[in-house]
Amino acid sequence: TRTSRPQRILKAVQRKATVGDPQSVITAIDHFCRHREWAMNVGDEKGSILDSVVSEVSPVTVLELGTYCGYSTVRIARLLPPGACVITLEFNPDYAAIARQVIKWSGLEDKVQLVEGASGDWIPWMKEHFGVQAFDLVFLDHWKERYLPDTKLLEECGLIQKGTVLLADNVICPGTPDYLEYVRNSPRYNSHYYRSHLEYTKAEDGLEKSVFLGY
Ligand SMILES: O=C(NCCCCCn1ccc2cnccc21)c1cc(-c2ccc(F)cc2)cc(O)c1O
Ligand SMILES: [Mg+2]
Repeated sequence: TRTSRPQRILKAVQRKATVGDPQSVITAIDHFCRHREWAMNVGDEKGSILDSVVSEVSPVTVLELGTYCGYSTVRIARLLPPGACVITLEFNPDYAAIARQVIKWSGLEDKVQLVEGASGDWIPWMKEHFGVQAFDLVFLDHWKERYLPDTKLLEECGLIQKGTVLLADNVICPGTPDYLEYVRNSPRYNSHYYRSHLEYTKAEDGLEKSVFLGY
């Protein structure tokens, strides 16, 4: 049977990128998705905003919800100092299998822990399983209707503390209206919208950065 789109993305990385060179992996995926087949990576334009937020926060522990092929995982991990790591959660086992290989090709596997499963099931176990106290940065890029319930769950589990930064992809397209309303109206968050475009297109999309102010 035909290969999957993630398999074709991995092939493009293996053909065009240099092992151990994260930037070449990012460039290879962006080139493939811009000139061959669109795919739902955060992309180069929003990816630059992601880079600036990661650099500004310089997080020790990052949670990424939604790995897909590992494109944003590589973008984040390449900017982390020694000892810092990103825990990335992927629901789809086929996507996870591809992402592991993309992350390995980039040479960043020591900074990444990829887990498979649903956010609602995993979040209550994160403290116990990973020995994490609280996340410095959370990148939301999974099912759009899970952004709000999972943010509330992260709060309830004490995984969000004063200063934790939430960065949400796709707040315009496909859109996360209930999440936006919550973080923009809650007295416990300071929110900012970074206007951009849906990856590899001219359609509007953007990232919402929300800093938790504490209880
Ligand atoms: O749907 C998107 N992403 C989510 C994919 C599924 C995540 C599943 N998943 C992963 C971890 C996890 C944990 N728990 C539960 C579920 C979990 C997405 C879509 C578009 C898009 C598509 C078509 C279009 F016309 C315009 C835009 C663009 C994006 O950038 C996106 O990110
Ligand atoms: Mg996205």
